[in-house]
Order: sequence, then structure tokens, then C-alpha cells
Amino acid sequence: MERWSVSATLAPRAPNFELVRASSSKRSFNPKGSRGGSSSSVGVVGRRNSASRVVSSTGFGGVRASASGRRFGPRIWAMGTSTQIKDGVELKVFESVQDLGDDLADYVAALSKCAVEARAAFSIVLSGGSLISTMGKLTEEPYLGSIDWARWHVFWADERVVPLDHPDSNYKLALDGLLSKVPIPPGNVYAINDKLSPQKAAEDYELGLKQLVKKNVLRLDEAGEYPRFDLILLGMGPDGHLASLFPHHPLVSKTDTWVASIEDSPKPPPERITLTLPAINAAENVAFVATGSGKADKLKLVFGGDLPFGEVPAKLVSPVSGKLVWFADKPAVAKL
Ligand SMILES: O=C1O[C@H](COP(=O)(O)O)[C@@H](O)[C@H](O)[C@H]1O
Repeated sequence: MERWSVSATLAPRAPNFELVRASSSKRSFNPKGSRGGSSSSVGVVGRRNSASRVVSSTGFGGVRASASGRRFGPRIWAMGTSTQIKDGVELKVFESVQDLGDDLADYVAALSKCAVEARAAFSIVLSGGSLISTMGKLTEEPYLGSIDWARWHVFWADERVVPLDHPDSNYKLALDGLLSKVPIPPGNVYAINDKLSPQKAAEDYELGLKQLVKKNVLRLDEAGEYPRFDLILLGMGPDGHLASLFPHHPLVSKTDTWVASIEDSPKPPPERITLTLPAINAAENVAFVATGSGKADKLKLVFGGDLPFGEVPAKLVSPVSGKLVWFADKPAVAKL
């Protein structure tokens, strides 16, 4: 019997940031895996503000200047459409969550196309929380009719160990908001086994991933140690957590498994499973979506200087051989 029987029922670095390139095109995005390499950028995109100008930036914690040259405080982002290169990290700031959702849909569609062309499969890892509501555009045209949904393989960065139809379930959130509206084969949606304890569920999920590596649905990283997903989509909690990796929790430094369990999550529900940090950092593309003022304090720390290990887990996301993009709205970057 297939391991994934549940789904079958479908049930920073800071310094030396350099302005390298500026573009008025929102399609300047250049994901890892697409032709053209893995350039990284920091920029601001606002569809309804295409006339906005690029403002100079001198780096994380650097000084922003207005077009007139007046200095008015540290900024690493600028209003308008711009693309600025920073090694390994792209920050895209949007006028609105709707604009962000439009660009996120383009980003996911582009990566899906690249992966399907290269390997006839697209492995995408979802998170829970506010992320799913920003992905709604994918359920509309032109994405609905043009994405090769049959090639999608959907996983979770973390899951709450609750029944799959429970309101706290990240699977249910994604099912209601996205998966039930697009034609992904039910057997390609890899939910956790909600009948197991957290530890068993984590082991079971990792085993399932390893079986998919054997079937060539998933790849391993260059070292052959961790899965190399095409895309991992993450949210960042107001405390700086990602997936179910919370500040100062021992799981943040766990490296001996791909998937781990937690039974004392500071954010309810307490029992969860999560990808470990090295499994996340082995991905080809990782994207954070951070919206709202509640994320501003921690986003400032993510792009700021060094911190004690584990204080802001989101700061530890740094793909080993991949690309990281942050999608943020203006309130989220207000303190940068
Ligand atoms: O508990 C969780 O929280 C994070 C962040 O959620 P957000 O609503 O603040 O964006 C989420 O990414 C994770 O998957 C979820 O289990």
C-alpha cells in the first residue's frame, strides 16, 4: 500500500549590501532554477506605483537618501519598482498584500514551469498561517489554466498534529484556500498521518519523503543528506519563528533528521511536526511571505546584525545552494 494513503483520500547577513541593478519591470525576478542563474536582489514592487523611483541604498543598516539626496534614516528598501542585488537574499516589498499576491503567483508559476521542464515534477512545500491567503491568485486565470498542476507534489514545512479536518490543521487551511480549487492529483498531496503521535508522525513523514526520493519524485541535495525541494514557502511568526522552529527551542539546532516533532510549541497547538533547518536550507528556492506590522520588529532583526543563535529562527534560513526571497508588504518592513 502506498505510504501516502491519507492524501490519496484527499482527503545575512547584513553588511555590504550593494545596489547592482535597478529595473522597472516586476518580471525582473530570477528564481534559482530558471535560465539566467541565481542573482539576488532587494527591491520594492508596487504595481500601482510604477512611476515610483528607485532610492539609493547603502546597505543593511545603511542610509537611505531621497531623490534630492536628503538623508532620512536607515533603509534597505525603497518605495517604487527596483531591483537591488544582495548576495543570496532578495527582499521584495509591495504596496499592498494584493500586489504581493500577484507577484507571488508569478514567482510560483515561474518556478513550477522551470521544474516541470527540467524534471517533469514540481515539489512545493507549504506552511500554514497567513501564507495561504496570499496564494489565492494561483486559483485564478491565467494561473489556473496554465500551470501544470498534475506535476505538482505538495508537502508541508510544518503541521499541527490534529485531525486533518481540524480548524488548526495546516493541511485543512491549504485545502480550503488553495488545493481544493486547483487540479492537483489527490495522490500528490502529502498530508501527515493524523492518527500518529507527534514523534511517529514526524518519522512517518520523513520515511514518506525518502520513498519519494527513491521514486525520483524528490531529489537529494549535493551531499545526499537532505531533500532538495524545488520551493519551500514559509511564513514568519511575530516572534521570528518559521515552520515550527521557535526562538531558543532545541529543535532549531536539530540536524540529524529531515523532520522533527515538537510537543511544547509555545504557539498552540503544542504538538506539531516540522522540517528541520538543514532540510529547509537544502531547498533550491525558499521564499518567506511576511505581511503586517506584527512582523516589523523581527524583520528588522532578520536583516540586521548578528544575534545569539536561535533568537530569531527566521534569520537562520539561508539556502546552502539555493535562493532566498522575502515577499513583504510595507507595514512589515516599516522598521528596516
Ligand atoms: O504556527 C504557524 O505559524 C507560522 C507563521 O504564521 P503567520 O500566520 O504569522 O504567518 C506558519 O508559517 C506556520 O506554518 C504555522 O504552523
